[in-house]
Amino acid sequence: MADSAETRKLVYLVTGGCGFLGEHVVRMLLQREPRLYELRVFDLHLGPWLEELKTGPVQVTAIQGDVTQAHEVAAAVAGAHVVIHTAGLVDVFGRASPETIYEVNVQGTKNVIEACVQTGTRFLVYTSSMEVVGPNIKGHPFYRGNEDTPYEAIHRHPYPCSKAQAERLVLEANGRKVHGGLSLVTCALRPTGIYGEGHQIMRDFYHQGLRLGGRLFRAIPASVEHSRVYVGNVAWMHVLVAQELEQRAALMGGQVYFCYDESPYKSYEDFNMEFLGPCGLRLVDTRLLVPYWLLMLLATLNALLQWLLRPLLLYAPLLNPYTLAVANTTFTVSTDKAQRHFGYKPLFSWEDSRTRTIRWVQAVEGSAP
Ligand SMILES: NC(=O)C1=CN([C@@H]2O[C@H](COP(=O)(O)OP(=O)(O)OC[C@H]3O[C@@H](n4cnc5c(N)ncnc54)[C@H](O)[C@@H]3O)[C@@H](O)[C@H]2O)C=CC1
Ligand SMILES: CC(C)[C@@H](O)CC[C@@H](C)[C@H]1CC[C@H]2[C@@H]3[C@H](O)CC4=CC(=O)CC[C@]4(C)[C@H]3CC[C@]12C
Repeated sequence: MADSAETRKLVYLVTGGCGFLGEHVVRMLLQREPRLYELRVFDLHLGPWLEELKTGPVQVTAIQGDVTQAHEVAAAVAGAHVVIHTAGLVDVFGRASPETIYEVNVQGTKNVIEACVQTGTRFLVYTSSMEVVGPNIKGHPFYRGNEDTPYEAIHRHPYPCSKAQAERLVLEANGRKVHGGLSLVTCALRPTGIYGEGHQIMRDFYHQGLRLGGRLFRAIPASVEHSRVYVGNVAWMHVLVAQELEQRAALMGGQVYFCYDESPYKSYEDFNMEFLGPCGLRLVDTRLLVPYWLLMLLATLNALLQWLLRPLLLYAPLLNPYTLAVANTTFTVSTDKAQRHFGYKPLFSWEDSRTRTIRWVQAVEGSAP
């Protein structure tokens, strides 16, 4: 579409716009939403890279704010046509308290919904998570499941519980009258494990491997498969949903969609090696030496250490009882609901996603942990 002033009339707000996914959503909007007049980037921690975005035709407004503060959210939402709500506390490592996780992920989402209702913003896209579904506390596998697959979604950990509560709030808000008398249209996207440029956990694995002499130790059998999705395709799905939500409100309103692409089903560790292997690391199979019961013991000791050290320092290793359980439970998605409902097709092929991620990890090498 031609870039002309009269086409540029929409105001978007991206909460968490400086996060791993949020930054990709911000950049994708600037590249793929020709109607954009103003892009508001709302985050607790603003990134310096935002400055470089202010030279283009779109007004980029950086807003340092906290989603737990209703008045800050309302001020940021007022006048926006679309809100893409990615802000959240993604913590499965015990860094934040359950109360804080709830405050950000649930109360923060309530604040976004109420701000839309009070100010008259009609379209809300929420970044939910596969974790809303599973793996559940019983360790049941979710094998090539879709949005309609029956599954006992029971959780205890604060993170999946908070994401499930927030998603439910967003879906229940669909159809509420907003200021001005029109209806709120909401939907929730459920990414599986996101990877790509900026993924902190991938960076942590890479630095761990460098510290261990170029080796990473396999903890999980290769047979335990996970779905993973490239961050660029997750960002693209967010943008496409936001663009289609008005025209297809009756079909898409109140719906959930898994985020998916052509990334192969592999164990979490084997998938990471698609990027870490070409960067010089190798995965050593130590499961004969370290049986699963010993891994459980180590994970439990990590949790105990974290609790004992908390008054002195934050000890938050990758291995804890929850991460081990999730890593050790198959969770794969096979669906085309997003394509059927709003014509989604991945923007990045598996080969392109892999190449981009490898290049990023190689660039990380120069950045000390
Ligand atoms: N990383 C993953 O594999 C997956 C992530 N998700 C969801 O995607 C969303 C984004 O996740 P990531 O980009 O991975 O995490 P991230 O931690 O990189 O980004 C989250 C952003 O939210 C901001 N934020 C946190 N608390 C805030 C508050 N109180 N007020 C305002 N901003 C706040 C952070 O500063 C950060 O920039 C989250 O909602 C997460 O639950 C869903 C599935 C998978
Ligand atoms: C130490 C080993 C057992 C190692 O294999 C642990 C890997 C572990 C850190 C990851 C395995 C599965 C990941 C989670 C999964 O991708 C689902 C997620 C969805 C989200 O919404 C946020 C991230 C995460 C919880 C993700 C976190 C890292 C893992 C637990």
